[in-house]
Amino acid sequence: MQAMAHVDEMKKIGMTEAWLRKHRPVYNAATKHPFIRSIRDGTVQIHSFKTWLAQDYLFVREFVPFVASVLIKACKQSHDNDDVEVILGGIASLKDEISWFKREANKWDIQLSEVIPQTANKNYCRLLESLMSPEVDYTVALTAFWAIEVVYQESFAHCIEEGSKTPPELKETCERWGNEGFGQYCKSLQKLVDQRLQKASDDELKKAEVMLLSIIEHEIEFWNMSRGN
Ligand SMILES: Cc1ncc(CN)c(N)n1
Repeated sequence: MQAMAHVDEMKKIGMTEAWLRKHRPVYNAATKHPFIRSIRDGTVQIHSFKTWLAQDYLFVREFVPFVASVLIKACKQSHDNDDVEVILGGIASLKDEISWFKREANKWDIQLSEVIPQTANKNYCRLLESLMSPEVDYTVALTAFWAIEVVYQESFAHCIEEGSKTPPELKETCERWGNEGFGQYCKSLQKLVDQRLQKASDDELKKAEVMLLSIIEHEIEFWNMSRGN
């Protein structure tokens, strides 16, 4: 009876939401990481913020080919046009994101050409690279893509919620990922993932859940790097 209730609940809320509930402690460790909390309560060290900014620029450059590889998988494996359009929208906004990083780096006197990727960043980019392989299933790659975006969305939305004391000079950064539009985009991605997961085999489901956890761990390591942990 209890198992039935569990299956019914999964159908109602979708697999991704069920996973987020199941893995809430580790998910919160990413979205409410001490680095994020320090932005939100206004105690962030500016050198930590600058480290994050510089490293994230390098990450986003590697993220572009990864998202392109998800798009290729969608074109080949999805019979649903929604998938291609949502992913294409993500790629289009990355162009603006890269220009924003360059402007922001300028503002903080960061020479982007001199930034060296740190270990956590290299490890994360290595994971992205491995996900680009045609051997990796579309459902697993799409789950990773959604997870990467939603951790940023929730983290930065937390910094602009009522009562936050985010320093004014960091508000624009938080709004970039914490805004309503980015939230809607993450919801669209989540819907695509749930649709794929509904038709997935047990093996694919397991791989996608493991991938979600792996992304969350890499995001935690990425924030740790910004704090110099
Ligand atoms: C590490 C990381 N994760 C996610 C995002 C959001 N695209 C990002 N820019 N950087």
